[in-house]
Amino acid sequence: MGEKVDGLDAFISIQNEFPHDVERPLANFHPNIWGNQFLLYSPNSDKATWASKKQLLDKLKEEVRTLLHATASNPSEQLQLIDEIQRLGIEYHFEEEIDQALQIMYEKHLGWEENDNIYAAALYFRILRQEGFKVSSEIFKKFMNAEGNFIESLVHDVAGMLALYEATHIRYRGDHILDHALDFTRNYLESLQCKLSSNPIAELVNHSLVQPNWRGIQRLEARHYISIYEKNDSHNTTLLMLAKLDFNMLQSQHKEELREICMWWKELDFARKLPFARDRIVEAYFWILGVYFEPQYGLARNIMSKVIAITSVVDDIYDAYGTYEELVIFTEAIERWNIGCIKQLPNYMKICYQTLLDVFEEIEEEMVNKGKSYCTYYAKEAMKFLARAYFVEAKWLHERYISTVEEYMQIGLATCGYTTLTIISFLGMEDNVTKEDFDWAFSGPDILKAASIICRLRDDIVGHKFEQERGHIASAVECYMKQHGVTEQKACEELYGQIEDAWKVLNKQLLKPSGSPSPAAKYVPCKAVLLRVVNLARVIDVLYKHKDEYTHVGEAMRTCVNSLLIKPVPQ
Ligand SMILES: CC(C)=CCC/C(C)=C/COP(=O)(O)OP(=O)(O)O
Repeated sequence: MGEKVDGLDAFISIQNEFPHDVERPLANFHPNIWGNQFLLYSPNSDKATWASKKQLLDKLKEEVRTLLHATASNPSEQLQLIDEIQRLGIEYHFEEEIDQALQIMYEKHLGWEENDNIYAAALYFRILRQEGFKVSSEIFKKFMNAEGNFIESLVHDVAGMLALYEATHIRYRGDHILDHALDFTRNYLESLQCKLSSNPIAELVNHSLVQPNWRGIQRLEARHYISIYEKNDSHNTTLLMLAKLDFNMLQSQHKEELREICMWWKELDFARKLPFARDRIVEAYFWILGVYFEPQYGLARNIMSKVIAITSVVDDIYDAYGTYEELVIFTEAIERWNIGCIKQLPNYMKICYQTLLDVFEEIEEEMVNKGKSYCTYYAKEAMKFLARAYFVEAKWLHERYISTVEEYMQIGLATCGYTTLTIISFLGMEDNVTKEDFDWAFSGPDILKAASIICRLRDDIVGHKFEQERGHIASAVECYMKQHGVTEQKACEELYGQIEDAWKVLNKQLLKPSGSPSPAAKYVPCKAVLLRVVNLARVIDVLYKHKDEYTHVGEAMRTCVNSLLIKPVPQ
């Protein structure tokens, strides 16, 4: 009860401190839809049950490892197995074995040439290219006729068409064969949709047309594939058992982590103290699960969820509550990063500022314990970088300034938050992240620019109408319409084209460097670092597909959270 009054008092005093007639761009975000359910989670297996599950898991892993070795003499069979392992979400247990197998296939061109079929070629291309091997789209030329069109008879192989469609999503700029293949396969698969009976391939086609695997959140993709795979009569029982057991064990870990984060959030009591802000802790954790799901990233998820949650409030202060004059001092306080600055802030900003500093202090303690105290400097700089950009937007709104698309994108790529989140995502990682990785992220590398373009443009396309209703700067959509004198539909089409282009750039950046590096060569981070950027882009592809599911939580987000954080996979 006492707490409640404190919260209300805080809010009432804000009202007193600032006159009611101050115009604030309130957004009326809906409240948290989850209630206390995640706080109430209690693990349903004791230590002994957990240990026996772990024992079974290890045994199944060994069996799959044996299978991987046993298929080495038949590369197309091995590739098929690798595909299943990846799609079932258990690849992270066999990284070394898979890397080795793919290296051999790549060097010896094994795995598709011996089979003159589109399925084998597409599978080879997709799996090797997504791992960064240099595979040319020219390999598909043998499936094209003299006019440069794909041979019509390919359509008789639905699995092959689907494999080719999936492969096209890893295209680079200039991969015209794949641009063509995408149109060819998509048109055909769309025309098939209503004709296919409800068998596993039909479900795969329907799912893939909405959510191509490469752009999906990997946990969601695994969960979906497990349900399809078990309906396939020729499934491998060991693989299926391992996938289900592993998924559910990981899910228990995620639920425990989420419970802890929800407790932290509840204690902050922002829903009452800062009611103008989005109350989205479950959605924040879900976002982060898209960035890393593996067991070793528990600390990273904890740090990132807290940072996203507080960033979301900071964003709402800039976008949906703060007056321009208040934002001037708030930005200054973040720039100085000193608790002494709190005195100048209005009460509602004090609450947010104090928490921001507390979260980073906690992060600092963790980093000191791990002997990586230098990381905190980068994390704070990343937050300052974001606040500065938020402030530029606030200034533009204050001055009623409508920027050009180019000016807007310069700021918009910072305010989408992906540079900041990428940098902070390195903090709790167990991998060998170094100072070079932080400097690399701050230098604006192409892959991060591409992920930020995807984030900013998708956010603007699905969210600009809502934002314009309540007073917001012109988004990319409005800027483009004004600058080019086109309709909203035309502007969105153009921006969707830019998103596709950004995916091509992002894909290319995953190419492994070849040969020995020259002294002038650009720094290339390890796969674990690059994957964080790819995964951030994937989260946007899923959560901002038709609307902004973070801000306006709807059926899509409910289904996602249900699949990953509520319902276990039926055994
Ligand atoms: C990626 C990050 C930082 C996530 C934290 C939550 C957040 C700010 C989401 C975007 O909100 P929005 O759609 O209101 O963003 P904007 O104000 O930039 O349009």
